[in-house]
Amino acid sequence: MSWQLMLNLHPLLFRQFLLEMRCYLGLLALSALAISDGFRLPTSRSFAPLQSTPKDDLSDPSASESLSNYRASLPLTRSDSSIEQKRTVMKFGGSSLADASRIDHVAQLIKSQIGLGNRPAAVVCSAMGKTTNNLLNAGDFALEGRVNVDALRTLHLATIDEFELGEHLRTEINSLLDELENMLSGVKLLQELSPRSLDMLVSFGERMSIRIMAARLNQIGVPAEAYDSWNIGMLTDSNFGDATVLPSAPETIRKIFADKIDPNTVAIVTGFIAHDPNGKITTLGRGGSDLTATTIGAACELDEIQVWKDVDGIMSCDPRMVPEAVPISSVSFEEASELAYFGAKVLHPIAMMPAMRKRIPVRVKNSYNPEHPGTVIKNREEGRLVTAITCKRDVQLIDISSTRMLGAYGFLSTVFTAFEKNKLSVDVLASSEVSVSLTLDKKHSVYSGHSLCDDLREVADVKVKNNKAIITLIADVTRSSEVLATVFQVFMRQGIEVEMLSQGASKVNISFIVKDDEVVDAITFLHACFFEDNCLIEMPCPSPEEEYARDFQP
Ligand SMILES: Nc1ncnc2c1ncn2[C@@H]1O[C@H](COP(=O)(O)OP(=O)(O)O)[C@@H](O)[C@H]1O
Ligand SMILES: N[C@@H](CC(=O)OP(=O)(O)O)C(=O)O
Repeated sequence: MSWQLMLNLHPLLFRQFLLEMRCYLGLLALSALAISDGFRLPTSRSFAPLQSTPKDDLSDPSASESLSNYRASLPLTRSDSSIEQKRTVMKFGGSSLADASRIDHVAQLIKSQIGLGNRPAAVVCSAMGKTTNNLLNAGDFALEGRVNVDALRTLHLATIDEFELGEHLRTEINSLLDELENMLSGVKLLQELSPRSLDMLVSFGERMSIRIMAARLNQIGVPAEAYDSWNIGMLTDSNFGDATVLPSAPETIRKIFADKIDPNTVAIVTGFIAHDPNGKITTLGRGGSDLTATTIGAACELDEIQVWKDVDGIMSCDPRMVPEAVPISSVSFEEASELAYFGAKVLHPIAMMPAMRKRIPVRVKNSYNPEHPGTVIKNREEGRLVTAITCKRDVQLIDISSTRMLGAYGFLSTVFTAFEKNKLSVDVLASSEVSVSLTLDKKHSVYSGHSLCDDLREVADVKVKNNKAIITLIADVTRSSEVLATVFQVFMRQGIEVEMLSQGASKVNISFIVKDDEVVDAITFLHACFFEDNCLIEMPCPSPEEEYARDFQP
């Protein structure tokens, strides 16, 4: 067994390194930007609500309130009502907006939540269902010479028709789809799809979903207005595919919500997409709608940021991998970020940052089961040995050993420089004086066209091992001996070999590298020990705090 333990080794260097590496996603290596110049980009950044179904369209017989009655009935301050009023931002992801019936379900949910005192200043929507993936596929097909947006047209127009949302909206969505089709024809012709063009391509999903959601809300009596996020101040840098929100954006957002948005209407805002300072469309990285929501929630200092999913909150493990996974009642901001970095698809990795800075709780709730309290993400609470288990599959393990006997400082700095040059993101890292082992995920694999191996050849032997997986325990690492004892006993019993081990600088994660084909077994056995009282080996007795934490789980 060859594994190396990194406990607080070079913490500053390691942290800095991770931060810098994580900043880069790099959707494509192509840098040509010419293509999107040929297309119409919405450049106006003036404040402009996009669409609000006219009052004439309040045709739904099920609507229980007229618009004006609704407005009059809204309690504007806490003292107006005996119901406690909570000002929130709600985010609904693709999994909650898959089709017409899901859009309707979410609209009705928003309406009933308002009745319960949970009043969204903004609702952030992702694209419907798998629309973002379908748009990316449409881009690939266009490069192969095929332009087809039929499935996307059917999904969006069928939703409009299902609720008879009106000709005005139909025309608006049709013209977005026509614009999309023209763009794809351009891709086909020019055989070019740069990161900037990709951002414009995927933006159509969110731009359509918000208009449909706003129309349905208006139709059932909830006044709503649709906004492309740049119209409420979401500005980023020009790092297409993985843009960073500009430091000035929160203040702009705050002012727009304070001065220009009627507090009695719900702003329906596109998640995931933004504008750069030149008015070009950018994206915040996959799953970036969570970040849109936390940015708005923090900017407006709302009471709670709610991320609505199709599961009862953050679970102890991916429920698709371990059906026995249970929801966790609360996690810290740090734990939630680490979970996201290490593969839990449930939240965007940096979405926690704005909320953490302003100490605004983020709640993950289930749109299919709104009564369930979900998971609240807030400041750290002590008491649990392991909070959750997650994994990243299909990663490469790279062993880099010095051939020149450079001093540790010189060797590590050469290695880190090579990573910086190639803009490579590292997930897990362990080092000794003359060797470094680390993992790269698939999109940064050594076969993806960068020159890492060549750059290091002079000073090191580089061995690449494929088909590995990272298992990460979000745990109380002040009790790492207890965690490690259980993990190694389980793995020994099952014959699972740990190829590398690393304890993160954030003090909440312990990661193990194992063979990819052993990962499901490994996680299932660990979950049985830490969450199900069904361990293969004898576990130490839980502390009173652990028993409390376990009993407290819904
Ligand atoms: N630890 C976890 N906790 C909760 N859900 C998880 C976890 N790991 C993976 N998932 C999966 O993430 C899915 C929700 O994420 P996603 O589909 O991206 O939602 P959305 O489209 O609403 O943003 C869940 O359906 C669940 O299967
Ligand atoms: N639609 C974008 C943004 C997003 O956040 O989506 P979701 O909320 O469905 O994960 C994506 O698929 O990446």
